[in-house]
Formats: sequence, structure tokens, C-alpha cells
Amino acid sequence: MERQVQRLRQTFRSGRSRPLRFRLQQLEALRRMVQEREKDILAAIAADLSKSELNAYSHEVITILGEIDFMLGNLPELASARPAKKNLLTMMDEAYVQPEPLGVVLIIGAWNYPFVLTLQPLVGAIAAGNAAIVKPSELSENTAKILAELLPQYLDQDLYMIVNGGVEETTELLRQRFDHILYTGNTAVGKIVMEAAAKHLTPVTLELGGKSPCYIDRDCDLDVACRRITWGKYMNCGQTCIAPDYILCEASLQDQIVQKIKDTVKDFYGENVKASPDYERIINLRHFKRIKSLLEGQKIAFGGETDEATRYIAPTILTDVDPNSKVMQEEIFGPILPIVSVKNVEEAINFINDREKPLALYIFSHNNKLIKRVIDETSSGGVTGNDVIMHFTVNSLPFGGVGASGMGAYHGKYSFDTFSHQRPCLLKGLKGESVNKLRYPPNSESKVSWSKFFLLKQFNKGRLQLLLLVCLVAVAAVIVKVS
Ligand SMILES: NC(=O)c1ccc[n+]([C@@H]2O[C@H](COP(=O)([O-])OP(=O)(O)OC[C@H]3O[C@@H](n4cnc5c(N)ncnc54)[C@H](O)[C@@H]3O)[C@@H](O)[C@H]2O)c1
Ligand SMILES: CC(C)=CCC/C(C)=C/CC/C(C)=C/C=O
Repeated sequence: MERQVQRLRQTFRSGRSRPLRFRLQQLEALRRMVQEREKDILAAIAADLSKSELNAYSHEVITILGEIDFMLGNLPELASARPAKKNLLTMMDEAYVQPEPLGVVLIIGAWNYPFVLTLQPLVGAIAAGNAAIVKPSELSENTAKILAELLPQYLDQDLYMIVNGGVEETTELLRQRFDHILYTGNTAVGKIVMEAAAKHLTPVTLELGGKSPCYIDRDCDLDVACRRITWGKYMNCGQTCIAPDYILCEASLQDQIVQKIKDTVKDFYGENVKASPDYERIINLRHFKRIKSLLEGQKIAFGGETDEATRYIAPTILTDVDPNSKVMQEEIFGPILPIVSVKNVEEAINFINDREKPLALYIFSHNNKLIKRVIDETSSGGVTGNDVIMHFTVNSLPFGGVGASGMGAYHGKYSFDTFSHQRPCLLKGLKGESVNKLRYPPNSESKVSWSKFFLLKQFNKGRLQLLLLVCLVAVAAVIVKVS
């Protein structure tokens, strides 16, 4: 592994990944890969998650194509130097922020959206000019295999590499020195990644999970709210990091919510959910058993059927759920929707704040002030008001967690920034020593007061101002010299 990372580092050092033209060409190659090999990619995702190819396309491929298009359209601007404001002491100099690539980065993906969660960060890493190693999840083995076959065919092999494997291979990878690690997955492994990264002082972006609450206000269109929640909760069989994990609402709304979600499930998946091409299965037996065990001792208002042989768990709603029960202690990551009653919005806010900061927060209400209030008085990775999941799809919004749900963010410009160092550059001439005397020893009261004047005032462009300031600097220089 060490030699492979070394090979990437050498190529990175050669400067090959830096020119804008090269980055654009690699991104175009990646887009070609997705378009030309769409069928194979969809088949792999579909096999991993018992997903229809149509769903695989709309859950994963669309996002990647959108991200590549964004980068192709915006990279020249993102990668260019940005002039910076100057102070009086540096007004004759050139000051700018130059984004620069970090070096060799590691991207560790998760299995639940195996294509998007590995390739979307890669788009950012390439756009920012890095070399990258991608480690897909071993649990989504078909997608891991097709990525290992395709990426080397389309991308520069000395800069972008794929490593497949499980804990052993990832552990070996994490011993290496990287310049950034972006990890997507559970919190326990997130801590392992951060600890390994700390040994090399490598910065990390951790895209973790958590229990994302969904508050439904009394003043709300329950039909619409329940339809949107049903979509976001049962999509991918509940195995979505930003799925609404549980509902908080007044007790009087509970029965209506159950009925409306039940009706929507029938609309979406038909009488026989098991036969619907739009309803997925649980990834493996371990997760199946874990999720099934969360039903024990609960009041099942809807669903609850399971089939171990096909790892099927029906869309399920639990009512009157005790906040101390097991289903409320861990992220569900499956198609079970507990409803916990609260008396009012204050209690909902306290409920949320008494727990770890979630990855997403959803609030449904006609009352915008109430939505803003919940946002102001809580914290979460992201928020969607009157819908679920959708903040993920807006690539002008940073996507990431806070507190236990993660650190750092990506998507669009934020991906570019995550994989870049914002390098401050100040270019001075070798003239103007008389002004510099202000900062050279020996110090004096008068030097300090001139420094205060120069440094605490921000310089603003404008020609007249410029002229005036040049005069001021000249006068100051003379005064300092004389005194
Ligand atoms: N924030 C997000 O964008 C996001 C997206 C998807 C999933 N998630 C979260 O991820 C979790 C589900 O994913 P998961 O963790 O089951 O995925 P997973 O099992 O696929 O693991 C993620 C990655 O960690 C690696 N890994 C596993 N054990 C390891 C170890 N001991 N040492 C080093 N690496 C190891 C795996 O090989 C894999 O590449 C949920 O909590 C979910 O909310 C978050
Ligand atoms: C709007 C449509 C059609 C799709 C949304 C895509 C989607 C399901 C995104 C979730 C990806 C994500 C961050 C998963 C985390 O586990």
C-alpha cells in the first residue's frame, strides 16, 4: 500500500493534476464513463441493494452527473485566485487567495448509496487538483467491483486509484499518510479514521449518521407532510443517512399520521409491497436482525412483517414509543418509523436538544415562524422545512454533519473547498523601506500610533482614495524618518 500511495504522491508532485485543462479533461472522462457504462453501473447498484435500475438511476446516477456538470461549468472560477482586501501598509502590494490542491487524498465510501457516496467526493478531489485513492464499501460488492474495473479505464491511473477490501485493507490504508481523508459511514468507524488521521495530522471530513428527527406541527397539511415523509423514510428501505428517523408530534395527531402514511404506502408500492419494484431490501443479515430486534416490545400500528430469507422488512410505524426504548437509542437505518408524542413545539425542541446533534432535521408546518424558531433553537447537519431529504439535492448548499453526525461538508463549491487549501498570498516589491521602518526596531510611541492608523483602517479600492492614501503613507514615512 505504501508503494502505491508513494506512486500517486510522485505523480502529484510532478504537477500533472494541477492544470485546469487536465482536471476538466479527467472530469469529462468520468462523465463519459458514467454515460457509456450506465447499464453496468445500474446493474451493479441494483444487485447490491435489490433496487430497480430506474431507482438506481434517480437515487445515484443523476446526482453524479449533476455534480460533474457543476464542476465543469464552475471550475475555472472556483480554481482562480481571488483578490483580497488590503490594509494601508500593503496597499501597493498584490494580495490574493489562491486555492491549491492538498495532495493525495483518501475517500472511504459507504454501502447504502455506493456509487454516489464514493464518486461525488472524487469529483471534488479531481476538481481541486488532487491525487486520490477511493475505497468503496465491501458490503456493496458489485458496485465496488464495477468501479475497480471502470475507473482505471477512464481516469489517469497514476493519480486516481481504487482499493477494494474490508477492515484489513482499510486499516492498512489508514496507516499511510494522506493529505485529507473523507470518510462516510458509522460513527464508531469515524472515530477509528480520525484517530489514524491524527497520527499524521491529516485533516478529516467525517460524513456520519444519527437520528434525524421530524417534527409535525398541528398547523400543517398532514396529507402532504405524510406523503413526503413516506417517500423519504421508505426510500432505499430506510437505509438513507438523512431519512427521517422518527416523528415528534402532539398525541392527537398520531392516528391521523398513521392512517395517511398507510394510505401513501399503498399508493406508492401497491397492496403487496413485497412485489413492488420500488421497494428495496436490507443490505445483509446482520442489519436485518439488528433492525428486526428494534420491533421487540413495541406497539406496531402498521407493517411489522419480516422475511429473513429475502431480508424484507415491511414499511412499519410504531406508536406511543417510549423515548428510552432501544429503537430511540440508535439510528434505525431501516424502514421503521417510531412516533413519539410531545405536548408542543417547546417540548420537541428540548427533545432534540437533549440528544446528539442529528445529521438532518425536518419540520412540517404552515407556520414559517415556527419553522424558523425550531431552526434557531436547535442544531443539526442540515434542515429541510416542509419536506425531507431535499437539502441533499441542492449543490449550492454544503452537505455534512455537526457534532456526533460529522464534521466538514461537501457538494459543489464546498467539495472543491474541502479538497483545497485556501492559500493566502501577499506579493510585495523590494521598494518602500521607509514605510517599513514603522515595524522595525527600535519601537517608539509614534511608530505604534502610526501602525494603529495604518493597520486598523481597511483599504478600499477607488482611485481617489488610493491617491489620498499614497500621500498619507508618504507623509507618515517622512514624519517617522524625522522623528
Ligand atoms: N453522512 C453521510 O453522508 C452518510 C451517508 C451514508 C451513510 N452514513 C452513515 O453510515 C452508517 C452506515 O454505514 P456503515 O458504517 O454501515 O457503512 P460501511 O459498513 O460500508 O462502512 C463504511 C466504510 O468504513 C469501512 N470500515 C468498516 N469498518 C472499518 C474499520 N474497523 N476500520 C476501518 N474502516 C472500516 C468500510 O470498509 C467502508 O468503506 C449510518 O450511520 C449512516 O447514517 C452517512
Ligand atoms: C430527489 C431524488 C430523486 C433523489 C435523492 C437522492 C438521494 C436518495 C440522496 C440520498 C443520498 C445520501 C446522502 C444518502 C445517505 O445515506
